Amino acid sequence: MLSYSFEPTLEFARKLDREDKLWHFRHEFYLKPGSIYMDGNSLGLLSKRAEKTLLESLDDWKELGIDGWTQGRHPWFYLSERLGEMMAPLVGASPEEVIVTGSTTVNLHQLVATFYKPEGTRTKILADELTFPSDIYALQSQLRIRGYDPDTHLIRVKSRDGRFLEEDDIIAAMADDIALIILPTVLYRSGQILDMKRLTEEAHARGIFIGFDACHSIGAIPHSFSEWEVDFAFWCNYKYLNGGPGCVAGLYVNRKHFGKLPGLAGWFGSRKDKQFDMEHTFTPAETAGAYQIGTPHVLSLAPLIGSLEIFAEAGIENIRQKSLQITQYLMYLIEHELKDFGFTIGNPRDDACRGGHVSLEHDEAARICKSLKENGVIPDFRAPNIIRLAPIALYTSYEEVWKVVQILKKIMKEKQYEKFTNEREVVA
Ligand SMILES: Cc1ncc(COP(=O)(O)O)c(C=O)c1O
Ligand SMILES: Nc1c(O)cccc1C(=O)C[C@H](N)C(=O)O
Repeated sequence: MLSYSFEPTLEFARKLDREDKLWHFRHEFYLKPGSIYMDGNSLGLLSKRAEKTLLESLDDWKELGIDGWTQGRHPWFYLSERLGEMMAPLVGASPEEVIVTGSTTVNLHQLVATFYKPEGTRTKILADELTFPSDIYALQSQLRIRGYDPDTHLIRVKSRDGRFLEEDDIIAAMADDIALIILPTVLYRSGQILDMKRLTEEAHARGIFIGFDACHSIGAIPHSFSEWEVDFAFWCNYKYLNGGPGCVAGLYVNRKHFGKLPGLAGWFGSRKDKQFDMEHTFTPAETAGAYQIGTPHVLSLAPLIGSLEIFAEAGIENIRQKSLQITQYLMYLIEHELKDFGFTIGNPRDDACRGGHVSLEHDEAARICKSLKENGVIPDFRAPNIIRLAPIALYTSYEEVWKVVQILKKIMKEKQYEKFTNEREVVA
């Protein structure tokens, strides 16, 4: 447990920047002058290294055509595996357990198609009522495909307060009729971290497979998926991992499941040496690579090469440490400067239970976000009342956090938000 001691002055913010071990990484990113980016938990910023590896892949296409698959600087045929290897330390897995493929939602479909094996009275899927909607849509459709009614077969653990989930409630819902559990690692609104180790142990004690949506934890917090024996996980690479909009996603399958036939098979799931035999008998890879489907979007993989180099150099433990400190600093300033303006901090306060963003609640949240944007601060809004603010360890400075709170204070004091409607934008 870290202990923090802050002061509210600009000078103190600058002191924290001088002490920041990750400071030099900030210069690797394209930061817009006059703007403070607090939305890296939704879409991370472009780094120069990510741009470089993307341009190299484009150039390989220009120069090599089809031979880019094997002779490019980052041979495309092995790129999903190579990136899986680079990403494995971020999820606490061995290189063969991770593959970079598909999209978050497609990977969830693949993993449910693979791991959901309804048998006898064990036919239901357990999720929660706070999870990201795409996951719920995917689970509902998977149930329908198997002939089950999602209204009766998708069980959603309730939240007691609309913000958090209680692990005890989730465990209590692990009944004999549950065949599969899908939960978030970090909740997308409140930033709560679920105790993945405990939930995995409890699921396994009842003979249930468990998988996690790690979209809001990958690149922000360390994981130990292999050690905890999590059965599978999936995530996007465009948030904290800065892979770019719609970047190819990730999945992890514990090695004890290697050999399990993919529910959704395709030729990129083949053993590499067999793939071009073009046989109609599928020979799956003996790794997580088996859960690929078709040709990867190479130009959406390429930025990750540069981006993951940065993560390897910075170290996920250092990233987590700064993330905890800078979000704690943000909460401190909010409490110090904004106490008269009706804000509530809606994320857990304990370091062990909170992810990489601060969830600030206010009745006027939608229009406060619009006002922040007008003042050069980029947050995001999640209905009905959340302003998500994510200072990112690799590129946000303490001085920027200080400025954000000063800007917020001015907006509230002058009621600048009143000129906007309190409704979300098309993309909030
Ligand atoms: C927790 C979570 N799950 C799933 C998704 C959906 O991901 P995608 O649109 O990449 O399939 C997102 C983000 O959009 C998310 O935050
Ligand atoms: N995937 C997104 C998109 O295609 C457009 C805008 C935002 C997103 C997001 O990732 C939102 C994000 N998953 C969230 O936590 O709300």
